[in-house]
Amino acid sequence: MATRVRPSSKRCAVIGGSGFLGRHLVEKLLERGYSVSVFDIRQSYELPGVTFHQGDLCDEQDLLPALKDVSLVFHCASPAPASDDRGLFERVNIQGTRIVIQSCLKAGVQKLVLTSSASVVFEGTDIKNGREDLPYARKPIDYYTETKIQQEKLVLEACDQEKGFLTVAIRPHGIFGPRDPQLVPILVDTARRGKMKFIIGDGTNLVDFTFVENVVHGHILAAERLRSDSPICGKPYHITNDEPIKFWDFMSEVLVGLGYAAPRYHLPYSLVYGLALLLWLLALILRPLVSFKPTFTPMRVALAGTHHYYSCDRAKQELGYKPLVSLKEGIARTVESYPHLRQGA
Ligand SMILES: NC(=O)C1=CN([C@@H]2O[C@H](COP(=O)(O)OP(=O)(O)OC[C@H]3O[C@@H](n4cnc5c(N)ncnc54)[C@H](OP(=O)(O)O)[C@@H]3O)[C@@H](O)[C@H]2O)C=CC1
Ligand SMILES: CC(C)=CCC[C@@H](C)[C@H]1CC[C@H]2C3=C(CC[C@]12C)[C@@]1(C)CCC(=O)C[C@@H]1CC3
Repeated sequence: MATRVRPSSKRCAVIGGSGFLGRHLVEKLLERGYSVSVFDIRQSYELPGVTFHQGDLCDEQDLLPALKDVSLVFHCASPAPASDDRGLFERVNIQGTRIVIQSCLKAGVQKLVLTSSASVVFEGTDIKNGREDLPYARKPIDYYTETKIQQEKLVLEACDQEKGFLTVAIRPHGIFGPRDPQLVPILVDTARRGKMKFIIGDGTNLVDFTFVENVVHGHILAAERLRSDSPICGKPYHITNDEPIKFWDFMSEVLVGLGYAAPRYHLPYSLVYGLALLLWLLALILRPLVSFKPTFTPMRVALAGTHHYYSCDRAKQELGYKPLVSLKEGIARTVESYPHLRQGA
């Protein structure tokens, strides 16, 4: 009778490994002696020690070969939040995650670590030092977040210590760092279009921004602590820099670091939110005739004008988490990594 070879605990797969967070995770895993199988809809780099599998995670036949002989899977693939394709979020984040779980079970994977998001509890109003026991948002800020909630529930409910399939979810917030395709590029684009002159509200709202290497550290700690007798099974963990900062101070530090002026004129939050809502409605009504994407969406205004920072005490106590890179150093390294986005470049 053929005996099934137990997969090496140092062999893992990263679904979404070509993306911003995924690639940083892959690089750290290699440094720690793992061999990595990357599964993604696109291949964006090549590295020794990495086997690439290109495909759609919604297709089990595409996915299964990437999970062969793998004991640990990180799932950090998602369509970009800026997409307004509801069908795509539904298909990839909900149906696709079901396929990921099924495929892990078929392939004999023992551990699944999901990249969720702290925004699964955010409804556009203040959250100060939010803990993991806050209820899921009943009115999530956008459809992307709605599907991230369903995705997290699916993964955590699949945890079965008796069967030996262990799951955990990491909830990062405001990831930034070198190669981020969203935060810094959106910010610079807004500044170049002369729209970064205004501070929404009084500018004192505190927000978590998390350096990408700290997010990676949280994922690896969770993976390595995930055992059948551990209290972390089936639970979500906030991972932040543990240094909430005024949203507008963070934006200003990045802008000034890249040679742009910091925003300085204040606008009332409710006025900007109301205008954003109006614009959004207008864009919806006019969609069959003209298509335009407003910079100031209600979701972005809520993110820019409210408090939303989270406690990572649970991760500190149960995962042994401590941020490795301070916000100051993270911002400096990020600014340095974007010479092409400097003013005048
Ligand atoms: N960035 C942030 O601030 C935060 C991110 N997160 C979560 O972290 C995770 C990683 O985010 P981030 O690195 O920023 O995102 P990226 O878009 O950079 O990476 C996601 C990767 O997944 C790929 N992908 C998308 N759909 C599929 C599919 N059907 N099959 C296979 N691969 C697919 C993407 O390809 P393509 O680019 O071609 O679509 C991309 O390479 C996501 O789950 C996100 O929800 C949570 C909180 C904050
Ligand atoms: C903390 C967190 C969840 C960050 C996520 C990243 C993005 C949602 C932000 C990155 C750049 C931000 C930004 C704005 C909103 C939120 C972001 C897109 C504005 C559009 C808000 C209104 C402005 O005055 C301009 C801002 C540009 C940058």
